[in-house]
Amino acid sequence: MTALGERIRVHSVVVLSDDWYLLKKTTFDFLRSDGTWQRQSRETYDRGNGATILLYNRARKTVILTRQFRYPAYVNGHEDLLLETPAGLLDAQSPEEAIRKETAEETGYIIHKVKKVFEAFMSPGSVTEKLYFFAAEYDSAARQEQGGGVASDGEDIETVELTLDEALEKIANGEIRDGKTIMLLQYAKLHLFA
Ligand SMILES: Nc1nc2c(ncn2[C@@H]2O[C@H](COP(=O)(O)OP(=O)(O)O[C@H]3O[C@H](CO)[C@@H](O)[C@H](O)[C@@H]3O)[C@@H](O)[C@H]2O)c(=O)[nH]1
Ligand SMILES: [Mg+2]
Repeated sequence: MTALGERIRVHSVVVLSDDWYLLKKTTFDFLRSDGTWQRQSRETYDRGNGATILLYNRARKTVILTRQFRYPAYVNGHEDLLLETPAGLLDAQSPEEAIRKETAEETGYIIHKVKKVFEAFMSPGSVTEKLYFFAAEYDSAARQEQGGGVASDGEDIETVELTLDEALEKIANGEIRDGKTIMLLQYAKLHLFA
């Protein structure tokens, strides 16, 4: 089988928008599985990579989520704040460094030992981002900062503690509609609280 890189010949790259993040349109020829070359154009939205984490307490069977306003979800019909696992973009940090910093910023919990559980492309047809998923145990003594996010960046983040069963019920009834959060809660049900 031909290496994938040999099946792609980039023809042109046009930057459509370079404001907060980067939107490009790339035209390329792709070698189809039947041996013919086909010209295609694809837009890619590049906001870098990100990390997210499930904070869980095994003894109490609880998890920590955040609640915040997400304009893209609101404009697509979600008329409520979004319940999510803490998450952030990596910027120049490693995934582990980034998730510790985001967790402190968003929830106030200071965590040290994190376990990487998987990596995933969350919207591979259009968004380049790869998300790194972690889990870490917390207890109430780990909440050493206020959390809430960076107000000057527009963040206004509430921290919510739920039992795993309450969180799973919110997936079923539609109150939790964020992909990364659903993935981590199901991971917890399968592997952390089994
Ligand atoms: N001015 C401006 N600010 C923006 C824009 N888009 C995002 N921001 C701000 O940029 C910051 C990004 O915050 P992070 O905590 O680093 O990222 P995140 O938005 O929580 O992203 C996480 O969740 C996403 C949604 O699930 C994930 O896609 C991503 O990987 C990451 O895990 C936030 O303050 C947000 O308000 C924009 O277009 N303009
Ligand atoms: Mg965030």
